[in-house]
Amino acid sequence: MHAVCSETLDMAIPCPHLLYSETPPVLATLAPPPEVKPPAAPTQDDLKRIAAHRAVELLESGMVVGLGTGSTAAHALDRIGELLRRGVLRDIVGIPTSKKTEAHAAAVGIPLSDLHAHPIVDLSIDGADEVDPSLNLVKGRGGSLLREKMIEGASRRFVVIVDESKMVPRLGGSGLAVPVEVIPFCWGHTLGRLRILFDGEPGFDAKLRRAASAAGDGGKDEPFVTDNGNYIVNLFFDNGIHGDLDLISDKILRITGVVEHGMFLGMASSVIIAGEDGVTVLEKQ
Ligand SMILES: O=C[C@H](O)[C@H](O)[C@H](O)COP(=O)(O)O
Repeated sequence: MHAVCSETLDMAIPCPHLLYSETPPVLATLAPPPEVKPPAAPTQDDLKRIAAHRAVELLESGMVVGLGTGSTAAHALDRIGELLRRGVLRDIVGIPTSKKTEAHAAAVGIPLSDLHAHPIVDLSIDGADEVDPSLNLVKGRGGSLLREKMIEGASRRFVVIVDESKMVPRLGGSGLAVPVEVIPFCWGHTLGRLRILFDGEPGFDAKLRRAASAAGDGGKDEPFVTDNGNYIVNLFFDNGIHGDLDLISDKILRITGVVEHGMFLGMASSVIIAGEDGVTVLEKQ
């Protein structure tokens, strides 16, 4: 029998199990340290959400806000809806830039109006397809450029929200489309006039934007139709648009049949860029 280990005895009796053991001590096998995983890199969608939430911080109760279109602006809509539900924001009136945004905003509980009732917008928040170092933008790859330009042009402040992939050294520099909204009537003629305008520009191309057949029958693609019932001609530049952008803008708009183009020149008040290293805010000079 083991002696009682006690410090109340006059003389401490050593615990025999510490002096002798029939079985050799077993060294506990230490578990390998848990693998320390580096934090997962944010996805492009995480970055869009970060930029959108930062922009929504600029909203104040009672404001009229232009609601952009696209996957980045969608995060702003969700956030505004959430803040309205929590009572953090009150009396917001949203002016949607597309039918899709109108439906999304209504679904998350943002009260809506239009430019007719609210000709001055306090703050617009929207994404962009490209941003150049002077904060000029390409927008409209989602087809909403006309309503976006009307509403963002009527805004006291226009805040652009992007992930860092949208930054380009010059507009058109991504090699992706610079959209131009045209009326459907004789659209091929208008497309031809746009081709003539950029004749000689290396790597230039112009194509009608098409959408999958509404019948879903794998048949011939139909022209993409905007919320305004128009078509889109996509312009492509191998090395971006060279020259005076204001002059080029004027020349495009002077073509009869063109309704609007997707270059937003000098319109952005600030651009919030979310990247892997954090958020950068560029303000218009
Ligand atoms: O017509 C679409 C709009 O101009 C969008 O703001 C733009 O295409 C950016 O969209 P996203 O945030 O989905 O990249």
